[in-house]
Amino acid sequence: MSIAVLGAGAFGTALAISLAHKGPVSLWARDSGNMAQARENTKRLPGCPFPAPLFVTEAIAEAAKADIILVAVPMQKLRGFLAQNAGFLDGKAIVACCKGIELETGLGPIAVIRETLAHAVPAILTGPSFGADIARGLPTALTLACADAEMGKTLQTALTTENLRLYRTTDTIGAELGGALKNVVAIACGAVMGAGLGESARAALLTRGFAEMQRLAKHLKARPETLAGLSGFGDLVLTCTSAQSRNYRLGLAFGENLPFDSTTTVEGAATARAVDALAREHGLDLPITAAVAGLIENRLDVPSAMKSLLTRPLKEE
Ligand SMILES: NC(=O)C1=CN([C@@H]2O[C@H](COP(=O)(O)OP(=O)(O)OC[C@H]3O[C@@H](n4cnc5c(N)ncnc54)[C@H](OP(=O)(O)O)[C@@H]3O)[C@@H](O)[C@H]2O)C=CC1
Ligand SMILES: O=C(CO)COP(=O)(O)O
Repeated sequence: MSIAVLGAGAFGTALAISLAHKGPVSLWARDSGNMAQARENTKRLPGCPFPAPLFVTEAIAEAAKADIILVAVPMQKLRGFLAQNAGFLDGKAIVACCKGIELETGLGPIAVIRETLAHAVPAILTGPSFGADIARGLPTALTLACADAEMGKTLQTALTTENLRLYRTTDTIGAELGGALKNVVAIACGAVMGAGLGESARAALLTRGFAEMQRLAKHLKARPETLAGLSGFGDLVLTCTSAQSRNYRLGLAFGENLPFDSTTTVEGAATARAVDALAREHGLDLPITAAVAGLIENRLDVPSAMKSLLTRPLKEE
């Protein structure tokens, strides 16, 4: 089956590189710069050469002829991108590669695909993996979630590569919640580390953050085992412990009181605000998410956010 990746950021480029080691792949960019000549994405993923079967294009009509379409644009851009290109994309298998919750609607990627492309088969690819690791051929394992079980199997086979091992599930809600929420917890973990509060505090936040993820997921009818898998716990551990993560680095900057480049893709920032609103709407207690939303909206600084967490009433674990 032919494959195209739409969106040539770090993740889209890395996926295209890995997939191109087993067959032809189109990589669409709205501005491909010198990628086709340099055979490298010098802006987003420097030092990772393109295999010969990777074809760079700015013609979305061409790329969208593929059977399987991976969409790797940031979450808050997904709806606009799909709506603008619905004529090319509707009816296809659309695999969202983004992690987040839409700020305006509180929806995840699967619902956004359903709302914009009525006849598409939506899926999501998510889990612990830095683009640079995938592109360098290092071993990674991700979750492929698709409510259509047969299509899920087809996608799992088509998108597994030598260094990208895919597990599949039909629980799309669990998969997208895990990927979205781990970024919020990673901001919190970065903040405590940046503020010098120590690794014990980070372990506590990671664990209580996981409890929040499970609480929201249960409320939204996700399966617990999905949250415990690669797309939830797996990605939480990676993102909360590595300075390769942009979400974690934003947290570090909060903790150190340093500026952060606002053009960097940090999905947890909008997602914290979206999930905080969702929690209030559903009457759920998600204190770490609320604290991160407070940091993002400049209502709290790290010491006051920590105080808000540590002075909560004592309760059973
Ligand atoms: N980087 C990583 O290691 C991983 C990232 N992800 C997820 O992948 C998603 C994308 O992240 P990532 O690739 O890292 O982000 P980057 O910041 O590296 O790149 C974002 C890409 O999206 C493109 N883009 C932005 N807005 C639009 C739009 N409206 N229409 C078309 N293209 C657009 C940008 O184009 P332009 O260059 O022209 O601005 C750029 O190529 C995120 O949800 C992230 O959480 C998941 C796993 C790993
Ligand atoms: O999702 C990722 C790792 O699985 C990438 O994390 P960041 O978006 O925080 O860089």
